[in-house]
Amino acid sequence: MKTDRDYETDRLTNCLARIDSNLGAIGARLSDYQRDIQAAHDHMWEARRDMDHIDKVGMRQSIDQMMRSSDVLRAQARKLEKLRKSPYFGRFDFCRDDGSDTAAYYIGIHDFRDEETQEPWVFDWRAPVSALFYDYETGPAQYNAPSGTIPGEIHLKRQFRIRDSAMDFMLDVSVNIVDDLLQEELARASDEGMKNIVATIQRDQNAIIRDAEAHTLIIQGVAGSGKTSIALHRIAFLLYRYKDTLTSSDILIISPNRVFADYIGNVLPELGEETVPEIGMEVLAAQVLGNQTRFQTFFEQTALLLETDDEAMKERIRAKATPGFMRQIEAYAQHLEKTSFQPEDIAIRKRPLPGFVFGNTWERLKHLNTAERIVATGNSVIEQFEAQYNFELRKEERAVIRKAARGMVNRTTLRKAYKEFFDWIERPELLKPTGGKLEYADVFPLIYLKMLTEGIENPYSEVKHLLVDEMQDYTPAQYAVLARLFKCRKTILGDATQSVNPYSASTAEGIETVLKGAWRVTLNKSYRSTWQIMQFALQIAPNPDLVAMERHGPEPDLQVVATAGEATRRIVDAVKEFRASDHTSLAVLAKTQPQAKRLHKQLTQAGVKARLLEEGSVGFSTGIVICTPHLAKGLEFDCVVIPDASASVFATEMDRNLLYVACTRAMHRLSLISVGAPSPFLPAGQYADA
Ligand SMILES: Nc1ncnc2c1ncn2[C@@H]1O[C@H](COP(=O)(O)OP(=O)(O)OP(=O)(O)O)[C@@H](O)[C@H]1O
Repeated sequence: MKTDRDYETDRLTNCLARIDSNLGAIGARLSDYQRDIQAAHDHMWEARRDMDHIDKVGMRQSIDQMMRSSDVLRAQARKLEKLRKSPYFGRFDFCRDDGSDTAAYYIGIHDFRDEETQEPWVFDWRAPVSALFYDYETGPAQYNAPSGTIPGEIHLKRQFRIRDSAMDFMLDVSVNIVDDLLQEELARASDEGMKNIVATIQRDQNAIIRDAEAHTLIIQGVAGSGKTSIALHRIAFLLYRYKDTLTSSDILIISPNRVFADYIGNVLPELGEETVPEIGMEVLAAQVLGNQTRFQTFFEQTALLLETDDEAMKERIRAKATPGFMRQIEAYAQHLEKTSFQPEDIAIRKRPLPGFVFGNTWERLKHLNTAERIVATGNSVIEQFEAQYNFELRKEERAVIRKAARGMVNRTTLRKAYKEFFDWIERPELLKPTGGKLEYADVFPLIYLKMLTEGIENPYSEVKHLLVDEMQDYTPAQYAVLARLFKCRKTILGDATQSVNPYSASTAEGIETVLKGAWRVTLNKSYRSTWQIMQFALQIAPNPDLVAMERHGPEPDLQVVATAGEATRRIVDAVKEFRASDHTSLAVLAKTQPQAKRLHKQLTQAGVKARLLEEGSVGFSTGIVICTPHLAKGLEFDCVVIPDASASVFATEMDRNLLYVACTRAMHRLSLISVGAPSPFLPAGQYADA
């Protein structure tokens, strides 16, 4: 008798055969197109003297059309090649309440419908019906189809792992088994970049991925809760749902650095979508300011905070990160607006042109940026004057009016206005006089002031969906600027406890006050780290709501040593242990960049080949890396070593956050070394003394 396994093996074989046959048909059509395109080119060349312009245009259009069709076919072939390796990962049998027969739905990364028979072999995981797979176990279930809600019952739910066209295993699903699969996924060693999670998306995650209602969605999620993964799957979902109006180039990701951008760059192509454009806040600021203003970067600001315990600097950053500060900028902009124009009476051809005509016109054209507004005011006053006296002005008379309008504008430079703002609020000490280079904390308030007073050319008006990761690191002023630049839909995600600069950190609630009408969701389950690592990290930054994944591994170990030399030897031991394991990535996370640099030198001398990540580094890689928690934010590694977790290194609240971020980068193994007494933030315990 045929077992379920036999049935599924046969189906897989048949499905692969159909994919091959469809690939063959596409190949044949592509060859036909190629031949026809070549023939058309040859014909155009041979008959070039006999063809008139219209013939040539017609011929070129037909060649272009064939090339476009070939591109579509090639994209289809790429999808099928991908499906060939692993056509589906799940199945459910659903019987609709309307009495139709039970149908088996197989879920994979893409749809696959046989060209010849039109039989649907695989449903895309983003199709409306596929939501059933993620949202229900067996029993009553319903999904939202374009035609309305479809109720019914799921009779069977099955998971597969198909690799290289062969079935590794299949499992009929009960709640626990889903967990088993998830456990297996999470226990794997890290990959070259972030991986897709389509086969094991959890219910609460699915709700966020498939949400198409929220204009602005804020995801507050604990470390390792899958925020970044979900945000990328959400993009893939939106690209599928709105395929006629949304393409990957309509989306923009604001990410913390190039290494992170590269790390997440895999996911969308793995899901069969194009990579999405990505920029950092600094690039965005430079573009909006027209590359004319030099400023400190966020990384430099954080580094300086760590290296110099400068109270005045902290106060400057803190004051500019409040919603109140933004209100002050808005009030100041209004004040500037009121005094921006001094109307005067003039006369043209002995006829009076009163100042209020200029004043009212200037007021009416508020929506334009300053340069446009000056020109438009002059032009409009000319029109009004001509209409009133019913004659046309001469060229030089028009020039007089334009010049007068220009002269009535109270001009000041943006930088000067920004400087005077601090006098106006009677806090001149909040602006540090630096030789032309602005502090990072001033960059977005300055842009905001520019937007409110001069207006800007918006380079991002075409973006249709904005994704902001690591939301906790951006201030209300940054959100105010983003809100004005991006009127489109937004997905904003982060974790308030992972701020690398507590003096300018934002919470989801704080962001909501700037991005009005946003929806907020919270994710409390953490997937990345083992239970033991998470419990350890929770003692550094307690969070009673965090639910750790029940995946067990070795306890984090903290070794207390007496000298820096001994610490280096322990790191070398950890590296040896890593090399002997089947883990693929290890990060040594020093608190500051100079410490990381020194360590890199010491480890190189000790024969350890490691990559040092710095502010401008590009490209994520596995193997051994040395960097800071700031740069490691958002990334994950099989093993993490914290080379000096002593009280002298991790002492302040800012350090506590960094230590938490560092520990929560570890998936399987966490080792800490302390030169002297361990940081008070670490769990008290029996530590191995040197
Ligand atoms: N449903 C899931 N199935 C399999 N793996 C998952 C799932 N959800 C999350 N993960 C894994 O958990 C890890 C953490 O995910 P991700 O980096 O997206 O979390 P995050 O919330 O952005 O983390 P952090 O804020 O700490 O940087 C990744 O390895 C991801 O693949």
